[in-house]
Amino acid sequence: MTQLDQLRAAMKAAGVDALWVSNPANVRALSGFSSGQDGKVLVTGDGATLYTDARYTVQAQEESQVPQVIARPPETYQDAAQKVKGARVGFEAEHLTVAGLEALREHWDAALVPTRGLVEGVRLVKSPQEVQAIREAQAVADRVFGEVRPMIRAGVRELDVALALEMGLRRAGAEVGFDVIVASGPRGAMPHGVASERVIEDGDLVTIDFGARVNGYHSDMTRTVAVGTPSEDLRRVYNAVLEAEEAAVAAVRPGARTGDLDALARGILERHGLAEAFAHSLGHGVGLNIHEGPSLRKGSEDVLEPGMVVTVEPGAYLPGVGGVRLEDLVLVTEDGHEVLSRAPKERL
Ligand SMILES: CSCC[C@H](N)C(=O)N1CCC[C@H]1C(=O)N[C@@H](C)C(=O)O
Repeated sequence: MTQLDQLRAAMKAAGVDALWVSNPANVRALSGFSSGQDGKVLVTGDGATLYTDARYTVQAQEESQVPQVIARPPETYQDAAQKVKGARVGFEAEHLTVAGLEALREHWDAALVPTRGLVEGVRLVKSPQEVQAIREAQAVADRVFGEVRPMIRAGVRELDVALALEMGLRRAGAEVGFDVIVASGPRGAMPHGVASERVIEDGDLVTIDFGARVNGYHSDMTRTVAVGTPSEDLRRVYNAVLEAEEAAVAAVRPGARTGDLDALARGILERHGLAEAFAHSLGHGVGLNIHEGPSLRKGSEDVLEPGMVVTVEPGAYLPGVGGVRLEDLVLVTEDGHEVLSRAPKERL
């Protein structure tokens, strides 16, 4: 079944005849058009159309796997109006702006129905081509991490580590997937501590979380590295997070409930007295977005299937002291999993 066929089955279950797709990643997923932020897709029972404007005429012809209409609003809505006359048309409640909804109401003789997660649902399981792009993104990130690792030492600014990672990714032909996190010393207590001007000191743990993007697909990996000899306390925290991370990765397999994986890691950290210090979910799916389904969060009932690509990234954050996070990118396979991130983890 193609993604469009799967989507039509989901549309039917949601009670809509057509879907107006405005989430940029969903536009890209359905059409292949890489400037999804400047496009929309209309999916009907027997077709799909990409709407974008004349800046993208050539690009849309080259990339789009569905027929294109080059127009700007209001012509966009007028063209689509003929295709949706009298239909129940879903729109993406989490992405269409209020102004966008008003424009659809003004131009269409159709019942507009809010929907959630229809295209996201068909994006959960990656095709072999999607897995390949993620694999390549992670391979670039692993290589660049290996090149940059020697410069992570006392006297170097976090920003310079981030810059070296970014340059390495760009030189390798990849994009920078998201703002590079380099959180050293006490800044390690910030899970999203993007690189600052702080100068790394002897005895610091330094958390580095970064990813590449290849053909629109992301990688995601975190390593916490030691500079000099961190305190006994920090090493204890590091080893607790390592134990939680390795146990959760080992439990990744088809049929596993993501809430159970989160509970497994959380339980280990709790036994080390770090339950309160684990301030976020265990992980998330990765693809055209850095954060997508399935969610490996507390209580989640999502179930892993072969072809899903997820992160496993427990952490412990101690305000005023520092923090640790270890993250691997993991492909769910028919009989278990494959860890895509290969950069070595330190043993402290
Ligand atoms: C800004 S992208 C951050 C990528 C990173 N690997 C990541 O996903 N992180 C860093 C710490 C927490 C985790 C995160 O943001 N998780 C989300 C899904 C959550 O809500 O827990």
